[in-house]
Amino acid sequence: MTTVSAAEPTSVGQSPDGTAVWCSGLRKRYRRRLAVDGVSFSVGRGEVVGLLGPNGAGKTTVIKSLLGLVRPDAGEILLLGRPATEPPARARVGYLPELFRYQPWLTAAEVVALHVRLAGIGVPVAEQDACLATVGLGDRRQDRVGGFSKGMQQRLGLALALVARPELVVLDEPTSALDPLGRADVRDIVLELKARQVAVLLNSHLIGEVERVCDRVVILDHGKVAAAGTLADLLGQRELRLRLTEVSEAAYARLAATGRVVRTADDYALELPGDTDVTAAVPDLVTALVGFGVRVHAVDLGRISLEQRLLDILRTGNGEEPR
Ligand SMILES: Nc1ncnc2c1ncn2[C@@H]1O[C@H](COP(=O)(O)OP(=O)(O)OP(=O)(O)O)[C@@H](O)[C@H]1O
Repeated sequence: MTTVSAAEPTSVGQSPDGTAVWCSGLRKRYRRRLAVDGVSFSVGRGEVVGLLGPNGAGKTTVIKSLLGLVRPDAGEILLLGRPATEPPARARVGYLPELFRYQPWLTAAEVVALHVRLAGIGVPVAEQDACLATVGLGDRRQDRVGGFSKGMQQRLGLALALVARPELVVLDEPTSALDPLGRADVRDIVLELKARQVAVLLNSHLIGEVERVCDRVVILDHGKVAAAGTLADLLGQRELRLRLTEVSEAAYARLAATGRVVRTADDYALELPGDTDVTAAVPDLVTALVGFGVRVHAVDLGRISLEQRLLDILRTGNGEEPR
């Protein structure tokens, strides 16, 4: 398994104060199927953590266990520093479920007001309206939910997750029904939550979305944590992509001395070792190549994508070393 950050739990005794989510040894069996098998991870205050994994990996079961919607067979959970079973801990958690449906006979504003009342927290109507505006439903607040599209209902669900001033927001596939603009809105909302030190646990199949907003990811596979860490941990290896012509044998040897070379016609992808000082290595390499008479058409320094890394982990079970 990939190195897990120091904040990862091994026992309740190590729970850092004020961690938004802390769980250890979560296990859940549905009849003969072990859906979650010893999952431990944490989400710090103000941290955005992505939960990734293939269909059936156990992501929703983990989320529901955290929120008390599924009773785990084993494991310990703290939400905002308190046992998850205590109502005050859950009152500060906003949740957008994967499958959402709201009272079709109520208006959006009435659904929000009802939610606020049930949460037992006083949120002024102006703040409730501002929340509907944040999710793009400002001008639909007096419309009945029964006439809402699926994406509009998901936006309403997001408003409900945000309105009761949560300290932790759990979003299960928050953009599954949203158009590209809606997805961008959710990204902005998540970043805004992070700026306000609100912790976010995000379950999404949209890897680009996770890559853009998450500080850390936890990858589940067959109910276990297959890898976890910061994006830098998981994607640490740099890749240098070059388009070159007139590459002599000596020039090729210079490339190979810098990193493992994968060549496709005139495109050369160089996997740079983790300790490479790229600020020196890249210009040095280009100067050397030009010295060998190589024509350099393009140079692009990037990281292996999270998508590629996720596929590597899931296909090979290799969480140890980035590709
Ligand atoms: N209520 C249930 N009864 C029986 N089995 C269940 C139940 N809920 C989930 N499972 C099983 O538990 C496993 C994990 O399901 P879960 O929904 O947690 O996965 P997931 O990672 O969220 O998947 P997806 O990405 O498809 O939403 C699956 O094998 C699923 O069939």
